[in-house]
Amino acid sequence: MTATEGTPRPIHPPVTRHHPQSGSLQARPIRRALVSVYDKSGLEELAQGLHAAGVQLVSTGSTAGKIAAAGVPVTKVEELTGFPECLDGRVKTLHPKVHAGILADLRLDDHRRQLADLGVEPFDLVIVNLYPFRETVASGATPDECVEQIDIGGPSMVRAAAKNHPSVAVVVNPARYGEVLEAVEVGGFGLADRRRLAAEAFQHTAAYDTAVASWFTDRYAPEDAYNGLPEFVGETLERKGSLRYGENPHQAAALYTDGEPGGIANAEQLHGKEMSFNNYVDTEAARRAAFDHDEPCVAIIKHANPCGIATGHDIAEAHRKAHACDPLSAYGGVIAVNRPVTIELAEQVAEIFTEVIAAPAYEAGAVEVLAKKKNIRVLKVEGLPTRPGDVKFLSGGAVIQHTDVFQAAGDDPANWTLASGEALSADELAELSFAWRACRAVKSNAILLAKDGASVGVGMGQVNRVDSAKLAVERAGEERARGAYAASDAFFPFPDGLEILTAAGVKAVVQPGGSVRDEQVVEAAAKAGVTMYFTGTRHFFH
Ligand SMILES: NC(=O)c1ncn([C@@H]2O[C@H](COP(=O)(O)O)[C@@H](O)[C@H]2O)c1NC=O
Repeated sequence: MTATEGTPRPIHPPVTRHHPQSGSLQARPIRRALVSVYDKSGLEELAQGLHAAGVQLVSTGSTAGKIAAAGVPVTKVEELTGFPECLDGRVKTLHPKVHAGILADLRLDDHRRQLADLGVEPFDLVIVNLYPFRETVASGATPDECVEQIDIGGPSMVRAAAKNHPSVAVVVNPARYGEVLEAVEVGGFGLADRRRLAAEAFQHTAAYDTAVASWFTDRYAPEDAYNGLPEFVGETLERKGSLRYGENPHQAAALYTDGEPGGIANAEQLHGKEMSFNNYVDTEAARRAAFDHDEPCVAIIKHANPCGIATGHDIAEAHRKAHACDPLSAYGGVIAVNRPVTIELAEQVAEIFTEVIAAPAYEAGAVEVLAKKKNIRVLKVEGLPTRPGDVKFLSGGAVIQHTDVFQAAGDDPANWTLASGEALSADELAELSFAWRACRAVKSNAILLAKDGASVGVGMGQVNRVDSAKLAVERAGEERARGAYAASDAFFPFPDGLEILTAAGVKAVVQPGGSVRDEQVVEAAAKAGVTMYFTGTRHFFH
């Protein structure tokens, strides 16, 4: 098994790529550093390294305590300001002696003169990381506790240092400490590096403030929401890795994460080639399709549309049934399953050329079986998406809607209306219900024929419902279409689409109803002796 072979390639550039003597412009020696960090990992080694390189350290409360405990001389901020840290840490570094030392543009004689007059020494390096606001919210803390974790002094220092990057280097990420220690050895960071560090710092404070603003909007301005859609939507995405290319080879592409755990973007790749842009998009569609069902379910996707969805007593049976829907199209498909992958399923999948398999877990040995195929990408996807809304970007803005989820009112067969024919038995109704849920995974206009808890014919993405119906029937073939359970994602505007299905001999049809010509459609179903239910709910999917 090649555990990390396919993980996206990180593309954060190191900041110290040039030796100051060998081309780095305007390196600034680091003589004095201000260190104030919540996350104290790597702090002792950093402080020791800076001290060894002759850098004076100034620091806040417990950061200073930890540095001193490591045997490194450190000046407490309070000694510098002559003002005690107070109000439970709400005021520590918010003082002109700190901020003038960070903000003085040392390229300017006048700024240097003013510092001298004021008796303020400049800082060359600012190392800060912020109170864990997002983590505190996620822990279920009380509103007061969350508010207390909004860092004020930290972002002020970070933004000040980033603004003043011609004079100051700013570091917000403990992963950069190694580069800091390299830089002090070679005469400091060059201007290009300080600019890059400043960009990283502003990204850090922007993401932080976005999290705070979103939390405040949701919690304290709900009356400004329209049907639960907030007045302000902020999201920051961080590039997680490069992709070979986008939807087509001439399109550059990269993978981004919102920093929250779970979901496809944060899936762990256990084996296989690098994921492509299209692999990610198809895996997202496959995950959505497979997790629409409570029973063990497998969805096989090509170009975001299903070429097979099925449930089974176990996941291997579900896969056999899903694959049988359209074996030709399943070649090179993307598979998602809603249960742990068993050895039996792994052996079946390894027989078929498959681009991706995504599952919440893998039984012992299953990944090794799949890994016999060099190219299959094996993803472990944990956590279901918690996003309450779908965003579609438009030129100049976006449209945002509540995520389409199954409704008790229209998606539970107990609440359907019998529009024509004989009422179905409980087992038959379960078959029709499977068709209805599976149809939601098909791009509109969608018609899906199912039998025995498996799709047998799918008509997807057509610009009229008649063609979708024809496609579903044709793909099912005469024998499988006869007696099948049919679902339509939206109403039949005319009887013609329905008549394609009844002519093929389907046993029952489920559709939302609501067309002005419902009467004609019902009449056509009744004439053909076909049972038809109305759900009252539509599931377009574009
Ligand atoms: N209020 C201030 O003046 C202030 N100055 C720095 N901080 C934060 O205090 C933390 C470090 O404090 P300590 O060294 O006491 O652990 C850092 O996360 C820093 O971002 C502050 N805290 C909150 O705003």
